Amino acid sequence: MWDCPSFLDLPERPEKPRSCGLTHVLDKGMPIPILEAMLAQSGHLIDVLKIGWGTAYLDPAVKDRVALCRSAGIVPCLGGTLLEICHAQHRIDELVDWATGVGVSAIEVSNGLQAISRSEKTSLVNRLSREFLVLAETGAKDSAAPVVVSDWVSEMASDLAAGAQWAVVEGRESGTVGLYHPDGSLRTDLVDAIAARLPLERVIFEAPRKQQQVWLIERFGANVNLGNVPPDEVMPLETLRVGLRADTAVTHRAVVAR
Ligand SMILES: O=C(O)[C@H](CS(=O)(=O)O)OP(=O)(O)O
Repeated sequence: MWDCPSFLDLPERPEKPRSCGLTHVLDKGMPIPILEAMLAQSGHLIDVLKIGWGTAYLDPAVKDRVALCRSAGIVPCLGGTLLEICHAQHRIDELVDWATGVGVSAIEVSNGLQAISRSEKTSLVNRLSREFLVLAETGAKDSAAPVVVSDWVSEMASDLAAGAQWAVVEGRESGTVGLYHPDGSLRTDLVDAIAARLPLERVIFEAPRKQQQVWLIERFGANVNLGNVPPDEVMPLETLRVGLRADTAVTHRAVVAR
């Protein structure tokens, strides 16, 4: 166990397992030795590891990937696209059996491809949350899809009511859709509406880019839940959360501006 120094005055971060301040990582199928090394160094900073898209389905090492996460106290989660394809092909029962067999404990229920109705999504969340932790994502993967703030917030609220543990705000790996304008800047009206209507400890904002992480940390503090964090950005993100990087050092009063 890492014995972190404690002589600096920094914002408090809860220990894992924690109910806020989550770091959710997007794993695109990194080689197992790299995952092992990454978890040895920064596993204590990671709460959820999403095995992105359908990579889990193709990965001969998926059981090892899942087992490594579990032994590091990290929730291994299947990507939402896999769930959406299983739904389209009427293979949800098969997905459940297979996910249980490989030891996955969480499934993302998303509608990025926009082929699932609201009522079908609610039923999926309801059903899957009896056996898995469900991360229910709102938002389309198509940047041309309109973002209607009131619809987003009500979909997120109904996903939580249907049994989702967390409501995930779509930002993709790119950080250019859903929560973000095509230039990567935030849709602040959406953020404001989410903050006004939903419990923030149950919301994960996908924030793959540094500037997006900074914006959300400055708006909500060190313990905002952030998702789709690239694996090699876990430690840098933690420095942003606690003000050990120039971008947030003044906000967190790690240095007092003159
Ligand atoms: O929805 C997501 O955030 C991810 C990554 S991306 O949107 O496809 O870039 O997809 P998922 O299928 O949930 O892994």
